Amino acid sequence: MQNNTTRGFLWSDVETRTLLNIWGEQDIQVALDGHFRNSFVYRDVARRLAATGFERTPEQCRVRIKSLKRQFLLAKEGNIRNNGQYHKICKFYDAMENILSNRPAMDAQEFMDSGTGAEETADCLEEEEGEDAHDPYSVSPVDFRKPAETEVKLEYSAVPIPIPIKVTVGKNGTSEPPNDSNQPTSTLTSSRAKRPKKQRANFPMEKLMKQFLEQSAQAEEGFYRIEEQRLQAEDRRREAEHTRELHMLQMLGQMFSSVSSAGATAASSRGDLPARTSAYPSASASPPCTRDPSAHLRCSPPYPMAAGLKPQSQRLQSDPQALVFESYFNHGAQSHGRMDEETLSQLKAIVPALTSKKHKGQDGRIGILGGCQEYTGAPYFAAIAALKVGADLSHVFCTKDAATVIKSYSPELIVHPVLDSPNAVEELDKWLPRLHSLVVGPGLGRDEALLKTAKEVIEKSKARDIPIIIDADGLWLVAQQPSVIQGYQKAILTPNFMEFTRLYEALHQEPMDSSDLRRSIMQLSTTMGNLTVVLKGEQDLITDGKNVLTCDLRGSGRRCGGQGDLLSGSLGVLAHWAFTSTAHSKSVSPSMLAAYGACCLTKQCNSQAFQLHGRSTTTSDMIQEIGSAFRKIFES
Ligand SMILES: NC(=O)C1=CN([C@@H]2O[C@H](COP(=O)(O)OP(=O)(O)OC[C@H]3O[C@@H](n4cnc5c(N)ncnc54)[C@H](OP(=O)(O)O)[C@@H]3O)[C@@H](O)[C@H]2O)[C@@H](O)CC1
Ligand SMILES: Nc1ncnc2c1ncn2[C@@H]1O[C@H](COP(=O)(O)OP(=O)(O)OP(=O)(O)O)[C@@H](O)[C@H]1O
Repeated sequence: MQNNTTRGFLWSDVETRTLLNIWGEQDIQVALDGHFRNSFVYRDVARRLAATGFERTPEQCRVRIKSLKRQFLLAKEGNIRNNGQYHKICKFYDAMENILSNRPAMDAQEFMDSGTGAEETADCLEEEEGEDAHDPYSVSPVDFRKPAETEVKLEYSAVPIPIPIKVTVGKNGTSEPPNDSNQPTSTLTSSRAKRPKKQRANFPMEKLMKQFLEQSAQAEEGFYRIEEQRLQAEDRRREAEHTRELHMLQMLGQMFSSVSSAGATAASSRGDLPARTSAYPSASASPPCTRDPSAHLRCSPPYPMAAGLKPQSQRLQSDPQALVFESYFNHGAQSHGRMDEETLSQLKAIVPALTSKKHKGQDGRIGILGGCQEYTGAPYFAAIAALKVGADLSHVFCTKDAATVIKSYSPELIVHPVLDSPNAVEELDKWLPRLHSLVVGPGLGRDEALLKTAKEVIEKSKARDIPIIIDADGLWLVAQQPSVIQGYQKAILTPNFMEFTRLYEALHQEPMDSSDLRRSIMQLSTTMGNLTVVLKGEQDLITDGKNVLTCDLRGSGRRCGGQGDLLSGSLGVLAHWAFTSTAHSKSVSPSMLAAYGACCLTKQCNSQAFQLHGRSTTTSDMIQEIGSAFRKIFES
């Protein structure tokens, strides 16, 4: 920072003595004494000085006097302390003392503290004490003859601000001392001003930054070294822990094997168990895995049945899904005794074997007649259920609108957008020879034209002796025109309660007695020419007008739409199997047998899906369960 204070002209000793003489004059001292504003006095001083040949401004005179006074007072103070040695530093000591001692009041301390005398103006320039002590404005006597002709303008050099950075410099980590030890004392003042410049030259910002970055890099390197060591230690700790756990497990394994071998020895010595008997074809065969309600795979222990010969109901006991089925066995046995057992074994008999001797389509080509703009789900559920139960091919005959939608649900289905075409019956008739059974009604709707097409297709199917399952809107059609299916022995009707009531009342022209559904359903079947009728409900009732089968397998309280479609689609396959099978005893009609199987399967799917999904169970969830439910009922 620069100080622009102008120090004024240099004064020769002669000029100074002339000034002091003028300043010491009595009128000047009297004028100065007691006046705060004294500029007019120094104007007079300058004028008198000019009269002697020295041109000075009043301000120059004032500053010079002030400087002389300060020198004098310092010298005087030093003189007192040091036995008169310091008066030598003030050339004009005696003259000053002479003048000032005559002044009435001059408090030196006051002068020094304030930096101003009573004579000073408020706007006077500030002076530097140290420099006044040396009176740098005095010139040697050689020059006195030449009054200052050259104006010397002195400026302070900028005072450097030391940078307070604590940086360890040097090998020993000590700060380098400033390189000024050889400076002579006489040049101390000027060297003080220069020293910071030297320091700045020695520690330029770039150098400091470089040192700082180097130290940062070193610190970072140190951190990563320590971190690496920490991670290595962590790895070693984990490894040791793992080894310890393995060791524990080995010990536990040894303990268990010794305990179980001791138990087996004791049992075989008592004759409880046939040694190493397995429920599975070979002892090495894997135990079956079943899904528990929480959807976790649960594998049976390697030897679940000690003898391997326990009854099926006991085998199923450990499986929560099987509990449902077991309840059926117990309950069914009480209500129907031998009939249900026989029905079950006959059902198993109609399931075709999975052999490599058959070609695609032999196990079932099922047709679903239904699916319109409003209802695309129903034909899909029926068709996919047929496939999942075991049909090889599943065809959907639907309206054009519904076709793309149904196709998008599943690539497994063959979808024919023919139902609303002008030559729908012809189109369908082409396919009938290839179909093993036909399900009429899921998602058909009640459009007159569609119902007319459905009626004609039923007629053609009858002519071809194809099993026909009539459900949903197909039952609406039957309620309107019972003759369409009346007496056809390969027809099975699957009404829900509403559809059943509608049918009954249409056929009997009287209200249906819901207090005796068994009787009502038999009546309806008889009226229809002993068709098989399935009344779906909490208990499914199945009759051919002579016998009634009850499927009271517990399902669930979940009544989502589409379950009846699953049933009718399954029934399409089972009917085909039942009518074509020669393996069963024929004590139960193929229609009854198939209907009974479809009812059991649907309820079992419902139960299993519900155990997994609870209230959120949908028909799609039930469809996922078809495979395992089928195994439980037909293949266990
Ligand atoms: N996702 C899809 O695409 C699906 C499409 N579907 C297709 O929809 C079409 C129409 O079939 P649908 O069964 O709704 O007609 P319909 O027989 O007139 O019944 C209507 C009314 O009857 C009553 N009701 C029903 N059951 C009852 C009972 N057990 N006990 C007592 N009442 C009962 C009940 O009346 P509410 O209680 O509402 O007054 C019900 O609203 C058909 O083509 C079908 O395949 C469905 O398959 C579902 C999935
Ligand atoms: N109250 C009930 N308790 C237990 N199961 C029932 C009950 N009512 C119907 N079911 C079962 O639901 C399945 C479908 O019967 P539902 O009466 O819902 O047929 P649907 O109305 O024709 O179905 P969809 O929604 O496909 O048209 C059957 O397996 C039946 O046993």
